[in-house]
Order: sequence, then structure tokens, then C-alpha cells
Amino acid sequence: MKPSASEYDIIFAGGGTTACVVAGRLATADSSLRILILENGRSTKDNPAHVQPGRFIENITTRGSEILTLHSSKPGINLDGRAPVASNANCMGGGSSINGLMYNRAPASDYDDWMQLGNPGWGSADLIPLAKKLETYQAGVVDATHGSSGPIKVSHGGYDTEVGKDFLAAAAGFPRGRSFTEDLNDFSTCNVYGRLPQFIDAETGRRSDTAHAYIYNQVHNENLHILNHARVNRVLFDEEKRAVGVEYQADGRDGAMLTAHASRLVVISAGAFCSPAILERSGIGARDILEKYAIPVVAELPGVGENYQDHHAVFPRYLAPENTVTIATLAQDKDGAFEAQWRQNGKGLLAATGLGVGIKLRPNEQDLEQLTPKFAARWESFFANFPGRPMVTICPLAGDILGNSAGIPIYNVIYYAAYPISAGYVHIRSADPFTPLEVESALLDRDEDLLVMRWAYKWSRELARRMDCYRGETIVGHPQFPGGSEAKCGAAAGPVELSAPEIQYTESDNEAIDAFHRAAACLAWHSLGTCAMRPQEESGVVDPRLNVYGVRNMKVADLSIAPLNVGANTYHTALLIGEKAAIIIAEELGISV
Ligand SMILES: Cc1cc2nc3c(=O)[nH]c(=O)nc-3n(C[C@H](O)[C@H](O)[C@H](O)COP(=O)(O)OP(=O)(O)OC[C@H]3O[C@@H](n4cnc5c(N)ncnc54)[C@H](O)[C@@H]3O)c2cc1C
Repeated sequence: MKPSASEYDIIFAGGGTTACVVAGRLATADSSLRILILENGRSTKDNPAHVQPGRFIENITTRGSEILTLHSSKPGINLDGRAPVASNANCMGGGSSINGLMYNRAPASDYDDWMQLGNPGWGSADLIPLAKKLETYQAGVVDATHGSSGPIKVSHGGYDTEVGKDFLAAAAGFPRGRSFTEDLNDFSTCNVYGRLPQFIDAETGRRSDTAHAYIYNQVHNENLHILNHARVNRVLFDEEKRAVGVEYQADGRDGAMLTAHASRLVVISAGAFCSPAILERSGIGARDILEKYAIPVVAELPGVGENYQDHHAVFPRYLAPENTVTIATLAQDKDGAFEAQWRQNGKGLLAATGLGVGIKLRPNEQDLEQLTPKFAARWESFFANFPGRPMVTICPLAGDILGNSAGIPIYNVIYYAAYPISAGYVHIRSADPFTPLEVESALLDRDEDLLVMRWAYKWSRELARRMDCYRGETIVGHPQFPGGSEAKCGAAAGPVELSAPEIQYTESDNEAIDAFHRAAACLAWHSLGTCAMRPQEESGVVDPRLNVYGVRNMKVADLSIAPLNVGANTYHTALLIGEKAAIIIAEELGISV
């Protein structure tokens, strides 16, 4: 699967999550198609760092890691001048090769909204059959939405943590009127607790990423070529604005600038940060940005790089008893028992993530009071008539997402806002592909977004302190409540009673929570929206067949095409976009996938 020539039928700029689905489906359908995938990062094939689920925190917390590209955003207006860091995966398989493996499907109404924006074929009725097609569901009943023979494996992994069990037990006793479900991922269920499956193969305990599921299993196909450490600079056009190939740099900054030719199609699939950047370097974008960097205008599309969205997340830290098994326990496995077990039967802590239960939470009337009248307009227009839409997702992690080096057992009770209102942008700062991008994250820019986080903090803490494993809060990783406040954080001997009264927060406490969020909220690695699939006159970049407006033979296929946010972790939506893109391209090639 090495490049043998510079002539191809289809070239993919980026070999991430979505690209692997599309390229893999097309290569399977027609092995005579000459396909080239140019991926900036390394190969992930059978690399334990990528295939062992338990190592995901290690992947994302290792400083200076080659598999994560960091983007320093502009200081946020609601963040006391803090400049949040956004990041994307930088390796074959993209996010699917390094992410937290959490299987979380968005509500059907999100895709129906996409369709109503002028995108026929992208509604839930079109996409749910693809959700079935792409998966082998090992986490419960195969039914109307879950599949049994797709390439992506979904299970509960190889190890259930006590932290997860404690969370569900606390939820059962927490008197706030939410029940339980067997399936949080049927595209409509919301506001109930349950298990959240993971992208893990139940039989092997391996991560189910798109590089292994769609590409690496096609070694027999000599027409499917992968080039790693190849950074796409720009797309090349003929005089009729037909994309005819790409210019890319191999092996880093000092590598040679090469070209590869595509006779049929160039697919940009470099993710929400890098796809708009490739478009801009190719002369597609807002005129003033292109002219600023002396890039000849090929197509004037002011929407390129705009509409950047993510989820806003916080990871409060709670203390657990000394022998609590968390993901950090893997580091203490000096005799290699976890490794041996994983190799023997795909079970144990290496076949787990420490995640696995949670709730997609919506406010009831009592909660809406806490959200104050400022939130009323947003509630009425976006949530009230869509019962499948969560306001936040809350889930415990047996471990510390920020890396727990001190050896103290820690668990997080993570919450993230499912639909922040704030939206930012991503643009180039130079025609040079190695210059860092200009990113405006808009994290918590809107006061309504801060209100949602305040509510989520209180809710998640009430659950956390009822968990059997609760031994109090760490001081760092929580609001600094004023002296004498009932809400003050610190170590505790054990959990409160399930029926204990909830903490009553004062106005000063609320201010402390907001200050904490300004200082600690972060982007959730769920970036999307920067090459939006919308009508061109509404700042659209691609049409419903993913064609870039104003040029020919060029499509975008990744999460950048999402016109609106989705209320769930985004791997699943990337899979749907990949399956849909494969069908669209196959139709145009006259083959079937
Ligand atoms: C740390 C992390 C944790 C996450 N956890 C979860 C989770 O638990 N559950 C969930 O559902 N989702 C999760 N996500 C989100 C999910 O994985 C992503 O949204 C999804 O994988 C994005 O898919 P994509 O195809 O849009 O982009 P990507 O998968 O990011 O693919 C883009 C690819 O393009 C490559 N590239 C970029 N620029 C160039 C260039 N110039 N030339 C060549 N190649 C280039 C990149 O290296 C990358 O491989 C997580 C993401 C991250 C990063």
C-alpha cells in the first residue's frame, strides 16, 4: 500500500476518521480505483498506543505528542483573558485512533435540522440506516437502529469500573426523577441514566478505529496507497477550475514539495481545523483573507473557516479510596498482568477507558429556575420542543483526564454542554502550511453558555458526592468558594447519604463557579462546522453532494461539513458523514458501496 506513481483517480487530503471510511468503502467496491491517501501523521497499524483502549489518556496528555496538533486560540472574552488550546488528531485514522472511544449518537432531530437547511438526503431517515450498516453492536440488542455486521465494533469493553457502578447506584438514589434505560443511543432517548458503550471490539479488546476497520484490512489491494508524514499544502486546478491534484510536502518542513495528480476527484478530509486551511491555501475562501496572504482567488467563499463549533467541557476531580482501580492503575502494572490478559482474551483494564456510564441530561422545571430567565429564549427556541436533545452530557471517568501523576486515586465527573451557542472561526495566518492557524474558539463567549455550565457543575457534584467511592474534592479542579460557604471543597471521610439535602449555593458561590469555568472550561475535541454544508448564499462551502462551490472535482468529507452542532461526542457523526460521502461518490462513479 505504498505510493507507486503520481497519477491517481481519487486523492484524499488527510487520512483521518472520515477519510478512511470513504476511501475504504470505495476501494472495497472497486479495487481498480487508484486511491491515494495523504496523511500528515504517522501510521497507527497495530501500534499498542492506538489499539489498546486503556492508553487513550496517555495519548492525549503526553506533552509535545506527535499525534496531537495543538492550536492556540485567541483569548476568550469570558475567560478573563485565557487563551484556550484546541487540538486535533495527527495520525492515520485521525480522531478515531486516539479518542476516548465513547460511543454517543446524536439525536435524530439534529440531522433533520441539517436537512431542513437545504440538504436533502441528510435527514435522520437517510442516516439511521447508515448507522446500522456501519456497526456490529455487541453492547445490547440489535434492533431498528443497531447493526450486526458492520466494520465498527461497539461494546461495553473488557472491564467495568467500580467508579462507574457507584455512579449508577448514586443516580438510582438521587431524588431528581430520572430513570434508567438499556440504550442511551437510539437517536431519541434522553434524560435517563444508562451505560454508554465504547468503540471497542468485545472479542479482541481492541479499539475500533476507521484505519483498521476500513483501510489496513485491504493490504491485498495494490491500488490503495497510503502516504504518511505527507502534509497537503494546496489543491491544484486547471483553467476550468477543475481540481487536478494536490501539492504536498513529504517528511516534514525540510521535505520535498511534491505533486500528485487526480483524474477524477480530490477529497479534502483534514478535519475541522485543517480542511478550511487547505481550502484557503488553494485560493478558496474570503477574498480579504486570500489577498492578505497573496493567494490568487479561485473561488470566493466567505464561509470557509467560519462557524467553528465544539462542546465546552469541564473535568472536576474527586478523591477516591486508596485501592480504587482507575485508568492510572495501568501504570502500576509492573508485572504486565493487564497486558497479558488483554493479549489472551481482550479483557481487563487495557480493554477499557474508565468511561462507560452517564446521562444525557435535560432540565426539568425546577432546573429551569436555576438556569434563570436569561436562558428562557434559548430553551424555548431550541430545546423545549425537542425532547431528544440533551443540554449536557455527564459521565464519570475512573481516572483523571488531565493525567494523575501524584499516585492519588482520582475520578472525574465530566460534564460538557451539548449545544453551546458560541461559535468561532479558523483561518490561515500565512500561505505556508507550517504556520500555526488563527483560531477563535469562542469558548463560553455567551453568558447563556456559562449558565448551563453552572447548572451542570451543581448537578454533577450532587451525584459525585453520593458515590460510594467519594472521599471529597481536590482543591485544584473545583471552584474556590468563599470562606464559610456550605459549598467549600475539600477531603471527606466518605459519601453523603443518598437522601442528603442538596448544597445551597449563594450568589457568591455562583460567582465562584463562573470564575472556575472561566479558568478551567475547555474545548471537548469535538470541532466541526468550518466548511459548512449550506446554500452558498448562507455562507455555505459545500453543497449536499459535498461539492465545493465554485470549483469542480473537489469535495470535502469530514466533520467540517456539519452545518450545525450535534448533541453528542462526534466520532459517530464522522462515521455517518463517511458512509454518506462514500455513497455519493460511488453513485457518481457508477459503482455501488
Ligand atoms: C483527544 C480526542 C478525544 C475524543 N474523544 C471522543 C470520544 O470519546 N467519542 C467520540 O465520539 N468522539 C471523540 N472525539 C472526537 C472524534 O474523534 C472526532 O470528532 C473525529 O474523529 C473527527 O473526524 P474527522 O474525520 O472530521 O477529522 P480527523 O479524524 O481529525 O481527521 C483529519 C486528519 O487529517 C490529517 N491532516 C490534517 N491536516 C493535514 C494536511 N495538511 N495534510 C494531510 N493530512 C492532514 C490529520 O492528521 C487527521 O488524521 C475525540 C477527539 C479527540 C482528538
